[in-house]
Amino acid sequence: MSELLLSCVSAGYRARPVLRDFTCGPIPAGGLTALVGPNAAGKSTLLRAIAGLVPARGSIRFDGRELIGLAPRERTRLLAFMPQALPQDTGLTVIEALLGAWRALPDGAVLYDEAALLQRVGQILDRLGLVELGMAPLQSLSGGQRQMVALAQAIIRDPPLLLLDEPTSALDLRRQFEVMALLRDLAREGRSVVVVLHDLALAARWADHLLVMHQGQAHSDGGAEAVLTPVMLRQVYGVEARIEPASSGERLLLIDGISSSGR
Ligand SMILES: Nc1ncnc2c1ncn2[C@@H]1O[C@H](COP(=O)(O)OP(=O)(O)OP(=O)(O)O)[C@@H](O)[C@H]1O
Repeated sequence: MSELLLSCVSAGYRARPVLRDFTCGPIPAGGLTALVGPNAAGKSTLLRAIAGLVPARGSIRFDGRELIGLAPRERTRLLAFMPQALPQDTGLTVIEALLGAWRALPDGAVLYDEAALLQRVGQILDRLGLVELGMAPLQSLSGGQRQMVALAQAIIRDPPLLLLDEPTSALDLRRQFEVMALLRDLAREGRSVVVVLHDLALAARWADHLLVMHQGQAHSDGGAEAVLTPVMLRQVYGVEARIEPASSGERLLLIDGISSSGR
């Protein structure tokens, strides 16, 4: 198992640098890390930089390998990225979309024969509670169902590093719980799972580690207790907030108002 190490990472888009010398503490292996922060903080850009989808400089190391400049074929073996955008209306069924995601692996076709591949698709549909939707065309699915298919596409190849951009944003409460439990299980099994979340209560409940981004930089990182503080919420989110213990032992985030300072 290997940590994800980010050091002096600069990345962005043509005329818009977003990350400038971004450095943070090690992102633990075998753990669920929540990447949080306000809109436009650079969370998606950071995930895309790790996934090799935007040009980056600096150092991004995982599993003893430098990811910047790594051949796409090698990178595809190490990681999967689930974007915010949901699968398009391509006319494919759910099963076909999963087979397509598998075949995106450079040598996907030779790693499994067709029967083994269909078995793997069946396992994933089962694990995500999607079996009944296997033959459904993507365009007939609800937003939440399509988000589950996007998650299935990301995990079908089972790489050691999973990068998931807001995987629960379209899900109902039960599905959110199920997906976060699944992601934590995947992490417990040894994978490194990095998830962009806006819901700080969800992050506090499930993540082993939080990384707070603000204006293209790492603001703080660590366990929920250390990171989710009124000071951070004021500085980063611009709100006055309290964190109260709930009877279950979890933390409740209570927003009192907009801060006159910070952000
Ligand atoms: N394709 C793009 N081209 C140019 N600028 C972009 C592009 N995508 C994002 N940006 C800009 O990069 C900055 C960071 O965006 P990013 O999507 O990484 O933030 P985020 O923290 O994921 O935000 P959100 O929580 O709103 O999804 C923003 O100012 C955004 O306008």
